Amino acid sequence: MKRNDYISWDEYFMGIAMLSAQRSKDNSTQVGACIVNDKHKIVSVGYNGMPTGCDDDDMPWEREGESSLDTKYPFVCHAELNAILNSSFGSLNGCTLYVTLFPCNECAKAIIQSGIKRVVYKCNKYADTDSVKASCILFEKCGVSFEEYRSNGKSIVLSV
Ligand SMILES: O=c1ccn([C@H]2C[C@H](O)[C@@H](COP(=O)(O)O)O2)c(=O)[nH]1
Ligand SMILES: [Zn+2]
Repeated sequence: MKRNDYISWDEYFMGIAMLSAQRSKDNSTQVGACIVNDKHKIVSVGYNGMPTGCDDDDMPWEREGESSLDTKYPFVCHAELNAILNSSFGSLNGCTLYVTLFPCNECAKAIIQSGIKRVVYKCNKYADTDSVKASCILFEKCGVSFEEYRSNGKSIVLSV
């Protein structure tokens, strides 16, 4: 008889996004993303981090500083953009993006242009910002659906 307590597709893909987030060096918000095609195949993953070639130890990770150049914001690559750029499977047309944080407006534009049609997000802690409001406007206008991931509270423990 087959086992019944296997994880669902949504749990699997959001789980991969959450695991990817654990690679992030950001001390305040770790974001992970997982892009999946219509055949339930993972076509890319990503997390927020400094661009390739930048030494993580030489870059600022602060949220505030005397100048914006003393903060992470102008430098860090967002998880969604990394996942889109990391894909080696060609077109992302019709794919679904699982992401641990609701995408900012810059990522929303990249998501739309890549052909991704569905976003499943876990947390929307910046929902009140103009950036996230702009993402919602863009998604609605451009036919990208977005939905909150509904956890059933299951915990998956990995001892690695
Ligand atoms: O769409 C997004 C928005 C943000 N991120 C990353 C960028 C930063 O590394 C953190 C946000 O840091 P805060 O300290 O919470 O401001 O999240 C992303 O990957 N994707
Ligand atoms: Zn972003």
